[in-house]
Parts: sequence; structure tokens; C-alpha cells
Amino acid sequence: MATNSLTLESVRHSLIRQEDSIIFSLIERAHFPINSPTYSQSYVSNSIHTFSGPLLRFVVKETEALLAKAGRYANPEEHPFFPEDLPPSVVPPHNFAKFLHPPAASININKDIWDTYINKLLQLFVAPGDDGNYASTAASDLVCLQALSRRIHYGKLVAEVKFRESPQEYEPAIRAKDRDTLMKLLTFEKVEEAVMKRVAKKAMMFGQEVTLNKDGNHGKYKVDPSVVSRLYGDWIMPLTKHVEVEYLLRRLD
Ligand SMILES: O=C(O)C(=O)C[C@]1(C(=O)O)C=C[C@@H](O)C=C1
Repeated sequence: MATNSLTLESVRHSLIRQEDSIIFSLIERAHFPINSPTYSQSYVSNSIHTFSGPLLRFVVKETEALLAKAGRYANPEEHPFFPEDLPPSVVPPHNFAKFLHPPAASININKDIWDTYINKLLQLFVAPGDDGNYASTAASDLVCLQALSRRIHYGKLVAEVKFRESPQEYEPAIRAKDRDTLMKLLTFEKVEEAVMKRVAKKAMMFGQEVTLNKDGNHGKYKVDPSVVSRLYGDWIMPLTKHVEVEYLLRRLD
């Protein structure tokens, strides 16, 4: 959809569609055990002399450099995890609709998303163990991180739509830099409850074992639906709202 015709309904529709990408990415990652060397400082530092840090960081940084050349970060909906030293795009520029207020470009909370994903989320939906598939694990993590980052930063568009629909409601709190009031104004508890129920239902549908026996494998899911609901309730929606507040605070700059 063209961004100049966005409405609260259409941005919510995009968030609903992005749930599919997030849940599928979690299912793919849960296929591997935790594989902790992927995240350890020492695993690659001894062998890749030009790089220090965990394998996941290596994979994400190198992939982002390639995608930057292909023009990915020219799209205001995409945010790199390692914005420093990215190479310029080599493809012809695309004229993306300028829907967001320009200071939006300064908001990138990928560092928080990275820390939350590695330190809090992973252990909730991935089994312990080590099967040695560290590169594939990092590739799956990259897909999860990109899907989460896109969804959470989509809060900028959601906030812009809300602001345009009722600027008079938001302006006093923006001028007063009143984060608590902004948070209250942009929160819809009923919508959040529906999101948590829907993602659990999707996790059941997308993550069920499909068998050809009549009895099937009922009640066994690739990712626990209640965990997916918790990821949304405790982290994904709060981080999205954090982006919405940060965006609104800059909306009158
Ligand atoms: O749908 C909205 O109004 C949003 O701002 C998105 C979202 C979410 O992250 O899903 C965040 C805040 C609202 O309380 C409800 C849902």
C-alpha cells in the first residue's frame, strides 16, 4: 500500500501480516538448539583475524554490508543493526514516499532489540544443546532479528497515523515532553489482548506437526504458543510502543 494513504486500520493490517513472518522465523530458529558458541566472544575471534566478536555479529554485519549495497537501508522501514561504516548503495535510488516526519531517521533501537533477543527471548523458545550448526543458527537469528526490528520500528508509522488522526490530542503532551501521557494516549488494551490471542493461535496453526494418521500429533507445537504470546506481551509490543513515544516526542521538531 502507498504510504500516503495509510490509516490506523491499514497499519494494523501490516502488523498482523508481520506476525506471520515473526512466528515463522521463530519456528525456523527453534529447529536448532541454543548453540551457544554462536554468541560467544571467543569462538571466531581465534580464527577470523580481521574480526573480533561473536559469530552472530560477524554474520549480521557482513550481511548488512551486502544488503546496504543492494539498497535495503534506503527504505525508511528498514534499520540496520550495525549502521556504522555501512557501504553506500550501488543501485539506482528509489523514491520512497516521505510519510514520516524527518527526525524519524534518528530513531534506531536495534541495540535494545539485539540485547533483548539474545539475553531474554532466545532461551524462552529454543531448547538447550549444541549440534554444531552455528552458521545456520546465526542465519536463522538474522531472519528473526530483521523481522522483529521491522515490526518494532513500524511503530513510527503507527505513531504518525495516530498523530495525523488527532494532533490536538497529542500536541500538549509532546510539547510537555510527557512520556507517560503519550504512552497512555497511544495504548489500546483491547487491541493488545487481541494481538496476544491471535499470535498464540497462529503459533498453534503454523507450528503443528502435520501427519497423515488420523490421530495426528495433537497438542505438540514447534514453538510453544503461550511463549509466543508472552514474547509479544512482554517485549514486542512494549518496544513498539517505546518507538511510538520516541517518534511522537520528535513530531513537532
Ligand atoms: O495498534 C496500535 O494502536 C498500536 O499502536 C500497535 C500496538 C502493538 O504493538 O501491537 C501497540 C500499542 C497499542 O496498545 C496496541 C497495539
